[in-house]
Amino acid sequence: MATRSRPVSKKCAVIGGSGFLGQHLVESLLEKGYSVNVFDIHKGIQNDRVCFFQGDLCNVQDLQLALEGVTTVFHCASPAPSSDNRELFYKVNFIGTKAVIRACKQAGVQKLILTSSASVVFEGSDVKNGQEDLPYAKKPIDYYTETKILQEKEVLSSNNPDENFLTVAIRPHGIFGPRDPQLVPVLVDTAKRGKMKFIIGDGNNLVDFTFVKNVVHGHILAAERLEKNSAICGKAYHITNDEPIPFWEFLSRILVGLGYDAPRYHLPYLLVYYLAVMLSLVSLLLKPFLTFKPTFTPMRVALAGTYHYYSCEKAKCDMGYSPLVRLDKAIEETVQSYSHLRRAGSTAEM
Ligand SMILES: NC(=O)C1=CN([C@@H]2O[C@H](COP(=O)(O)OP(=O)(O)OC[C@H]3O[C@@H](n4cnc5c(N)ncnc54)[C@H](OP(=O)(O)O)[C@@H]3O)[C@@H](O)[C@H]2O)C=CC1
Ligand SMILES: CC(C)CCC[C@@H](C)[C@H]1CC[C@H]2C3=C(CC[C@]12C)[C@@]1(C)CCC(=O)C[C@@H]1CC3
Repeated sequence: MATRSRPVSKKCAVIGGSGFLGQHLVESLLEKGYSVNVFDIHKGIQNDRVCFFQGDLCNVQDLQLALEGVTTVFHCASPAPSSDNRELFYKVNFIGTKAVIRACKQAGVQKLILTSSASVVFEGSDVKNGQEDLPYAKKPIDYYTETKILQEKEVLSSNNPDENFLTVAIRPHGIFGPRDPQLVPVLVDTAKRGKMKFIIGDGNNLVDFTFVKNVVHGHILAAERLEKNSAICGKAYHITNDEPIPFWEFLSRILVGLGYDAPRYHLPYLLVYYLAVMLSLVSLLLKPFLTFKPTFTPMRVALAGTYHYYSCEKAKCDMGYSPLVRLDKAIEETVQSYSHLRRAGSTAEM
């Protein structure tokens, strides 16, 4: 195996390593000299420097091979947040995470770093500079968030220094960057269908969008700082770009950068929200007969029309976190990476 010559303490596994964040994390770990096992349900990563293990994380046996000799596990697998499959979220995010913990303990893994989400405290109303001590959402906005809460609780409560098993949860928000399959592609698709004309609410609501390389940096710092008696054991940390930006300004900068028009006309938030709720009920009722996926789901409307930005002071203080890439540069790099989605006939503009 390609990994034999590297020191054992530098061997880690990335569960979900074929995904957007996972791939960036794997690349960064390799750059830092770690040897990396990737575990995922599909082989989306082409990198001959990693050992790839295909399997379902709900299955402890599938996981065992990938965790052999590994000291640090990053768990960043999840069904796509846009799915409406409640059973799948429950099975993968909750039951599957318990399987991951069991497999880690069986394999003698010492550190487990979970990718959680800042949305675990978001209920659809404003969160301004939210800190980690905010209570978990009592009414999470969707099944995805509901199961991210269950998952985070499970991982944090399994932290047990006496058994030499240390855990930490990273809560990013609105991850974006090259190769993201949802934010930019959904935006461009919506713009192409002529639906990106409206701003929901007054357009002043500040939101965190976090560049993927900063999210990766937060994960690796957490792994390196996770030691017996360190302050971060069993805790959750917001990792953001630390530059909240009006939601619609961020979207507009991406759209304009790719040659599309920025949304201009304002619609009242509550009107759009209740329309989205009705539309999702209609799509649910019609499910046996026809499938249609509304662009404006209640979850997206809530995310687009409220303030939700989070303080990352705790990560700065406990792990020395500071974003590596500022927002302007991150947007520029992202726009450049999506040249294939640029509007036909438009020239590059930032
Ligand atoms: N993107 C964002 O804005 C944010 C994401 N997060 C969290 O970050 C993490 C990574 O997200 P992101 O990279 O965007 O997501 P991706 O969907 O790109 O990556 C997740 C990966 O996990 C895989 N996976 C899903 N189910 C299983 C399973 N049962 N067993 C093994 N692998 C599985 C997926 O495969 P497949 O594609 O085939 O399903 C995919 O390759 C997730 O935990 C997410 O909740 C948190 C905050 C914000
Ligand atoms: C059609 C438009 C109203 C919105 C298009 C953009 C959206 C696709 C994205 C804007 C904010 C994003 C976001 C997430 C997914 C993609 C967006 C809704 C998450 C739900 C991904 C998973 C999380 O943990 C939280 C994210 C919050 C922001």
